[in-house]
Amino acid sequence: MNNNDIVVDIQHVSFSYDDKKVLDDVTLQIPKGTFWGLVGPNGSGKSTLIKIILGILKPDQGTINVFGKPISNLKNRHLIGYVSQKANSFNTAFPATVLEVVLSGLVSKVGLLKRFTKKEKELALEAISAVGMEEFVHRNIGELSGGQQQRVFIARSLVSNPELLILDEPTVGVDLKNVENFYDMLATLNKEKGITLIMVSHDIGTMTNHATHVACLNKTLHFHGNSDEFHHLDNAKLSTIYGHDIHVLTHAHEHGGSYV
Ligand SMILES: Nc1ncnc2c1ncn2[C@@H]1O[C@H](COP(=O)(O)OP(=O)(O)OP(=O)(O)O)[C@@H](O)[C@H]1O
Repeated sequence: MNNNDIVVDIQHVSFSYDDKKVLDDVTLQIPKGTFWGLVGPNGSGKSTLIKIILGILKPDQGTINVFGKPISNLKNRHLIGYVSQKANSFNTAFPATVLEVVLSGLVSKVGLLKRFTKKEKELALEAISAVGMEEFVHRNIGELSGGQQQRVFIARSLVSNPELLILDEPTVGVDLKNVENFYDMLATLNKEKGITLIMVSHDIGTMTNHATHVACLNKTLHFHGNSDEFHHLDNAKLSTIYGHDIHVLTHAHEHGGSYV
């Protein structure tokens, strides 16, 4: 594979908080246009790895390149969109409309004091429509459900045209019946806009039915590969990774599996 096709290149990364090692020799390459589900039990280092990719934390050992460069040297930060799990814990009285929240994603590009142009408003409306929230453009963000708010935050990160979108547990607070729609929307962004996606999730079953690839972390990387390979892992291997029994629930989906 050509090096230009690798969006995130993680090589032998280790990281400790004080003397507690939480990532040990993690090596993973994320090719352009793939949708990765990053799964693993509580406390397995998923969020820490995301923070390292984003440059919020520095690895003790190893290297990370994003778009071919160490993140500290990456000038085009707007190529990376990030939506954290806390994005949906919104105060219901927050006085901003969906359009205003999405436009605020352009602030780092246009500056706080500049007024938004017609073109920028068009970009915001396009991002809002990409996440299926057209009918809520002028609604107050605080009046929306958790899942709808997450869509708005994704639109906010899409407005600067990222090529890599990183989502940390975005379905927390999204009701079950909307989770499938939410994943479908992400899969469409991945396929139609070619955005490379990395998504942390606890929900292995739904995640691995929609992502193209899966990375299974528990301090070390226990598995990485495409979703079909993941579905062929046996329960014993998954239970070793998770440290407890993982049961496969039958599920009406083509891959037929949900894990709890
Ligand atoms: N700032 C911190 N200081 C010290 N220890 C931390 C800090 N942040 C996380 N940890 C510890 O590092 C380990 C990995 O945490 P991390 O948040 O990366 O895991 P995670 O897989 O994202 O967990 P979860 O699925 O529960 O969100 C955990 O044991 C956690 O308690």
